Amino acid sequence: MFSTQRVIRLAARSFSTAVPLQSKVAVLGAAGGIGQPLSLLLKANPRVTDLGLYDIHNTPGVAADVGHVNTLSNVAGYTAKDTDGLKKALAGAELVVIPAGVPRKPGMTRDDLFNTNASIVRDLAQACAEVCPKAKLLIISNPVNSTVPIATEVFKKAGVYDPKRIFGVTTLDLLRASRFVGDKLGRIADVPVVGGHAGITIIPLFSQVEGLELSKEERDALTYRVQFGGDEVVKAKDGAGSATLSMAFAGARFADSLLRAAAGEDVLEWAFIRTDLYKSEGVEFFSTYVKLDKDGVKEVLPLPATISEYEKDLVKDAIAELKKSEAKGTAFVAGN
Ligand SMILES: NC(=O)c1ccc[n+]([C@@H]2O[C@H](COP(=O)([O-])OP(=O)(O)OC[C@H]3O[C@@H](n4cnc5c(N)ncnc54)[C@H](O)[C@@H]3O)[C@@H](O)[C@H]2O)c1
Ligand SMILES: O=C(O)C[C@H](O)C(=O)O
Repeated sequence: MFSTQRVIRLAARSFSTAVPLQSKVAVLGAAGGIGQPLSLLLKANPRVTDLGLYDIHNTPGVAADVGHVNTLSNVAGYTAKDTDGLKKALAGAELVVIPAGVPRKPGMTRDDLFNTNASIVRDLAQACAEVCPKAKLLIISNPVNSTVPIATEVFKKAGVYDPKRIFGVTTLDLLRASRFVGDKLGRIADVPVVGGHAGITIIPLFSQVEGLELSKEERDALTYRVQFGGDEVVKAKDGAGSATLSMAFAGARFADSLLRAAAGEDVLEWAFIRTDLYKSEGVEFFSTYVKLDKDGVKEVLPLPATISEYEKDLVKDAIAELKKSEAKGTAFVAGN
């Protein structure tokens, strides 16, 4: 039998254990399929000292429930009915994680969510720009390839934009790539995944995994599975939504990476950020290797020179699609 303390220690073991800073994390969409398990994982992270949970409904229940987990952080839950509920959840936040919005049903693309989620992300980003402009924004709401440009435009309009602090969370693609080759490798290895977060814009770089040898058929099948891993879950859930538990795990990992970087550790992650890497080809947002520090992105690294010809072709195809999604997000905020 595990004692409660041991269970908490085990839950926290996948995170780092030092507790050097006051770190408030706000979760917007905290009562949802991702928001609830993500809030639980953040509560188990000893680096988090305060959790501000916000949703349009049900957040007090989530906060009361998660708040009984015996780590030392404080938890407060607010809804749209509370006076200044959103502002209270955001006040003093170092990180704001945004999984608010509708998920896909079978047969839909992530872009089909644009009409609903674009305005949700715009309005929440506006509140962040007003209340906690220095916070790092972790955007989970789909379509990420458009919602990150949307948040960026909102911050620019508010005069508080810093590209180092706005991230599209693509960590779930990294988990999938790592897990899917795990059986072949007999171990869990990191697999870089670059590009964006929708179908062919998701590019796993299997060429970068030491000791991994794939036939052409295996490579094609694995690449497809990572690119369309989200559809696998949507289909299996059969109308009840998309990935929530694995996404919560992914979001908690990315949040922990930023908190560790804020505490002075050197951290390398992969995230969808603004970069000049493909600007000459008309794309300003791309998921690539990022070194993190206390301010967010310390350095954006290009793709390794050793990626395969196959992967280079995937990048070309992704750029054409990323360009459209980016333009759609930017035009939405501009009102075009
Ligand atoms: N980036 C990724 O890898 C990734 C992975 C999985 C899901 N997603 C996306 O995350 C989003 C959420 O998915 P889910 O399964 O948690 O959906 P969900 O419907 O279970 O939860 C979404 C929550 O957002 C809340 N919400 C809606 N409008 C809001 C607003 N204006 N302010 C605050 N909260 C609001 C809802 O009340 C709900 O509780 C979807 O857009 C989905 O496509 C992204
Ligand atoms: O597939 C989805 O719609 C949700 C998410 O983007 C995922 O990759 O699981």
